Amino acid sequence: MYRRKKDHKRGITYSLMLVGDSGTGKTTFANNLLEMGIFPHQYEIDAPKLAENSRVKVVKPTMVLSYNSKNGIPSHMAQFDASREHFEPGVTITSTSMEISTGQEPLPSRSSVSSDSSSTTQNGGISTDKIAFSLVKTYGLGENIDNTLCFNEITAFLEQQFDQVLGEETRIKRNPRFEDTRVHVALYFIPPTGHGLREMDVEMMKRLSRYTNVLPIISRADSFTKEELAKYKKQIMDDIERFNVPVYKFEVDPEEDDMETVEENQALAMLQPFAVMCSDERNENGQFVRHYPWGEVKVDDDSFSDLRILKNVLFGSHFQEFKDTTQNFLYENYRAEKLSSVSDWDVDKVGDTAADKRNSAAPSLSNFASLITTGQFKSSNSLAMPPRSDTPTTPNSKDINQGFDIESPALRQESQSIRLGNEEIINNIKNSPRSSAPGSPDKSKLRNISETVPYVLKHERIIAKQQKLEELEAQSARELQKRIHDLEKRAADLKLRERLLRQQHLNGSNASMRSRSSSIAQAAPVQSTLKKEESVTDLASIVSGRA
Ligand SMILES: Nc1nc2c(ncn2[C@@H]2O[C@H](COP(=O)(O)OP(=O)(O)OP(=O)(O)O)[C@@H](O)[C@H]2O)c(=O)[nH]1
Repeated sequence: MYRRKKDHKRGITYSLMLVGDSGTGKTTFANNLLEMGIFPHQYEIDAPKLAENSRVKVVKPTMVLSYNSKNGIPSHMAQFDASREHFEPGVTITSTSMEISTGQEPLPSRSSVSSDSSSTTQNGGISTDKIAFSLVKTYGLGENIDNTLCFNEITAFLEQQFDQVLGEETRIKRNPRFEDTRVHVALYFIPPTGHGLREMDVEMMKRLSRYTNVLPIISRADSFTKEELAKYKKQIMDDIERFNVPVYKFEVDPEEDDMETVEENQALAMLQPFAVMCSDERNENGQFVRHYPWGEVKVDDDSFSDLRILKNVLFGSHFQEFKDTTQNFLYENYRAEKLSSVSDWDVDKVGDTAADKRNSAAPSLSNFASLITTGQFKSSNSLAMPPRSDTPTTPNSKDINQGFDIESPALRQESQSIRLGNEEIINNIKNSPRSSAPGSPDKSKLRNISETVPYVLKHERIIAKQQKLEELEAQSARELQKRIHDLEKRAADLKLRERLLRQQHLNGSNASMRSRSSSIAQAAPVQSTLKKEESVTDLASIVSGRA
């Protein structure tokens, strides 16, 4: 009850990420989505702000969560500076936390059973929902010559959010204030080139898809005619198929889904990728519009833009679906992979000495490995524990059947192997000769797991950070070296020029001396022909001039 109350107080957590090239309209989209001026435009920081939205309350203002740049300044904060123009801007990831009250329009959740549904209350017949919404935005993607830096930074950020949940899940004592910051949906903004996907788009979407539901979005849809847009959409979907980009697809299961859902998903699948048109301008009715020399277009008009439909998908029809896919599919996959990689790495390293270290109570990588080996794990899935449960227990087939759809024989087999694996490890732990008192060894081993996994994750994170720092350091050292080399070259050039000038000057003065002496020598007989009176007059004039 206490937890449900807390959940309600905090609201349903939901996180959306906007990824795409600079200038593809992410800021304008965010402002239209929330119907307020949530972000200023990068090059128009001083532009007048849009009106506030009474339903949206900013809880935490925009913060830089992560960045990687060669000039040491997050691209989000860097003003245009011509002297630094040659530096690659890298990438910046920011997050803005807000609370959205959906008021009289309760979120239609497709999933009937949801732990988050506690956030919906009946308030005098009116249902109110509170969404703890995080809007994550990337800056600088596509502005670099080499965008690998950006890909790595963005995926590392997403991975870190998964790691935090994994670390928290394996703890015996949970942090009641823990915030789940996993990104549920990433909107990838494709520039309106009309030429299908670029290599960068394919690569970025593929990487994002490992951690979140990716929806490709065609930005600035007003750049196309109706036919051009239809063609471009088809091109993009063809490319997605051809390059196997695992974006979110509105698939239907005729046996499971009701008619309404099937029709809805089919219509949405036909519409994909959504093409949006956005604007910061409003008309006298408060609607967002784009003004053209030939007229005005409402951005919510379905005949020109999929913005309204996309809003409904994000905050309505597929809201719970995105959260469920993130938790049950993407995160579960990641968890199994991560835990098995931790065990593999350690088993290889520890080898035969693992047995000696099993008795140690101190949390360490070896403890974790020994626990794995005690259970003689074959499948990495055997480690899967029921999510969000304080005391892990052996799941019986009934529990598993409740959590998964095991209609397909492959899934049934998989769940069977998970169950057997779990039972095996628990039995091994129970029957272990080291068990002095019944019950206690399980606890200590579970504690070992719970303490070791966060430790391993933290350890890996530190190593990754260290690597990143070393890379940055090496990069700046290389740049410094290059600048020193350039400066030395310039100094040498200047010295050479100076020497040349001096030489020239010296040659010039020698030549003039020579010419002067020769001219003096030539002039001497002439002078000697001067009359005595004239020279006297000259001398007299000089003397009078001085006086
Ligand atoms: N024609 C047209 N222009 C748009 C649309 N949406 C945004 N723009 C314009 O495109 C420009 C860039 O939009 P932003 O929203 O700042 O783009 P961004 O992706 O946030 O850019 P960064 O902040 O640099 O990452 C602005 O001048 C917008 O007015 C659209 O749907 N159609």
